[in-house]
Amino acid sequence: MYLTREEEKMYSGEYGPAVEKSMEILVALGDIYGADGMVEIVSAQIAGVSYKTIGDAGLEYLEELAKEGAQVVVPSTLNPAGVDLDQGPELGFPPEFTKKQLLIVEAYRKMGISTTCTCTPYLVGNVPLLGSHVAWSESSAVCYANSVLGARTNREGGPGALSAAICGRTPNYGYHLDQGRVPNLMVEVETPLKGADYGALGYLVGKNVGNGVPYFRLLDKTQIKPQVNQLKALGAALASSGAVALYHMENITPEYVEALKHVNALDKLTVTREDLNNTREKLSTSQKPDLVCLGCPHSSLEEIKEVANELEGKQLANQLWICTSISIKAAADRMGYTQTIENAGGHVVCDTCMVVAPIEDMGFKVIGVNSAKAANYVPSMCGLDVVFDEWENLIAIKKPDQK
Ligand SMILES: C[C@@](O)(CCOP(=O)(O)O)CC(=O)O
Ligand code: SF4
Repeated sequence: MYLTREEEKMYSGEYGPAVEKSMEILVALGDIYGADGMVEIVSAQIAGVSYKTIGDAGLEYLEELAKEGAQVVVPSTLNPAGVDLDQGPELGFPPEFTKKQLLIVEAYRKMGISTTCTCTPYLVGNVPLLGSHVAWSESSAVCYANSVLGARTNREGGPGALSAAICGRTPNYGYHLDQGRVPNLMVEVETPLKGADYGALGYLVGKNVGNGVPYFRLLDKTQIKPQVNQLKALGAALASSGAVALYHMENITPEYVEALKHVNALDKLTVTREDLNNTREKLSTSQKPDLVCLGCPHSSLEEIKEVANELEGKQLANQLWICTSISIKAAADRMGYTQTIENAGGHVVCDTCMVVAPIEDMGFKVIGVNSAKAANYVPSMCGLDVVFDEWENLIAIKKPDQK
């Protein structure tokens, strides 16, 4: 692949071992995927943070890189870690795990990466503009960036995104190119969507389309326009059951007009109420959750507000975590939502989630989720059962005389 003179210098070690190593990774990726050269990026989002998923080998690699003086050159944010960085002991996170986790986050911090630890960076300031190139690795965030923001990123692995952040560029192929953004499946949805339907739809379509680009047409006349929360749930599920990095939605997402030019030639998938109900049923492996865990992807302030409103003056009979970023929690604290949720017996948990936290070692057995992505991953990544439903049905409220 073609490298500029500056990139050649990076590759040959003129800027030190961290840049050299990173450039080697980018060139290797570019060669594998047939990139013609590099493209400059405006931000990075780096996965591979939880000690649960990267282990000691990951920690050593990051500490070595930090010691070699690696520094990111574009605004970069981190994916969720395995613990709440501030409330670890109170929430019962295992101490040994927490110790290792803090070392991982510290290594990233030394490299200049914001330790915001969230999978919804687009809710807290990492918001690339239409047409801009980025290197993001959290699959749900990749789907959001490409589809809703119209930014351009491949589904980077953790090391690929980190290398891109250090070098300020990424190999130019796939979703960076116009031809990578053309739809290849028309999905006509005949039924109105609400709540957890968006996740169920994403799960169903992801299974069909694999690593393709679905184009959604919402046919029901009573359909309310999906907004940020619905689109993040849809994209997360699409990216977890398939390898989707981009979808278009008619009249909603920014590149649908361009995509529309291609739809007449496409295969069509029709989705009915029955299809969605069957998918919703299949995603549950149990009943009656002992921990309800919301916020996959991490909750917005609006989502926390809805739960707080429902819990006002009530007591929960099962445990509740609402996962979010430190930034959204700060706003929830100020608004009094956190206090209301805590008064009811629940927690607003930062920096982590039901998939990357070691919840299997924390005494929980059945996890209630309203996210199809979480329903898909909790059994495989935590070995626990899940109940997939609307959050209103998952939380149990104590009767006035109940202990
Ligand atoms: C499951 C996931 O959301 C979080 C765990 O990934 P990691 O530990 O950040 O590599 C990753 C993904 O879907 O890209
Ligand atoms: S599993 Fe869900 S909550 Fe956890 S990091 Fe991934 S998208 Fe976020």
